[in-house]
Amino acid sequence: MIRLHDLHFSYKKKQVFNGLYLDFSPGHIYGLLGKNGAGKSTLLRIIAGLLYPQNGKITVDTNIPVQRLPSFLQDVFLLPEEFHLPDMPIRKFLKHHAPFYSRFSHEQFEKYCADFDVPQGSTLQGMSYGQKKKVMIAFALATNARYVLMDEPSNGLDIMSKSRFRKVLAEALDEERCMIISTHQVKDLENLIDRITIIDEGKILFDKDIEEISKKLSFHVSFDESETREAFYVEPSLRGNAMVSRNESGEESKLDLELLYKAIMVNGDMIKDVFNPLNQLHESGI
Ligand SMILES: Nc1ncnc2c1ncn2[C@@H]1O[C@H](COP(=O)(O)OP(=O)(O)OP(=O)(O)O)[C@@H](O)[C@H]1O
Repeated sequence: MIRLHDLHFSYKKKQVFNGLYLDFSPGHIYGLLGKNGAGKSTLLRIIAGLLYPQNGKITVDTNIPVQRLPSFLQDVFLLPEEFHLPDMPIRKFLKHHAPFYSRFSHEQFEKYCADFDVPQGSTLQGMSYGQKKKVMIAFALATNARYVLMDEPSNGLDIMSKSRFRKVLAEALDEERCMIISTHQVKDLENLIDRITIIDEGKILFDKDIEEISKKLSFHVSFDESETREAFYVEPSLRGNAMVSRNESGEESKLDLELLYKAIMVNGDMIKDVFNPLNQLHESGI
């Protein structure tokens, strides 16, 4: 488990986290969301041990990231948004980098590359940004690192590759692994993540399981004025008003991540109330 306890972090003049508490558990794919500059990349770099928090505690299982022990490094893989790959054939790249990961699987790497239509004999030099990204996603998963952190992984992927990306990640998840994906492309995470974590102004704004969200909130389109008035967030569309509201009927609707994100940014406190256990007891008359 990744555990952040009262984390404080500032760049020279810029404070990013001021007492952040957050856990990431194995067996889940987390969607890490937040506005530009909220600190998503910074958080991933802190977890990977590349940035040092000024205060607070962070543990990844029994490891402390800043120590960057070999046992830690082979279990945490960070795929940054921007990366540089050396000009060499994939085969040579694997020869140099795979040995750092004791559970690296060449079979899995080949399979993921095939899923992404990346020819095995290719050289990195002649590849487009999107093709390089696919090689890095394949590499990240083939390391079998327990914690895979990805910063905007779907940027640069074409439409077909984005759906393969979701498929490949879902297949690669098991109860031992934890994946954290930071992105603005929330549509790319649909049907993939099972928990959504939103950071804002150095704190956790929202952190809930998709299953719980689907039970408590309703996502639907309607022209009904009274429904619109009750909704937490409304967006006009040709088919009616797309809205997020309290799930009164108990029937689960298809979660719209983009709408949910906007609703939380606009009306976060009211939405948080829906998840407050005290309110639920009150509503059920207890
Ligand atoms: N090397 C740095 N030196 C100083 N300030 C930095 C540095 N890197 C980031 N920051 C600042 O820290 C804050 C958090 O940046 P970060 O890149 O973590 O945000 P982000 O949520 O990933 O943003 P985006 O969605 O735009 O990628 C921002 O205000 C940014 O300006």
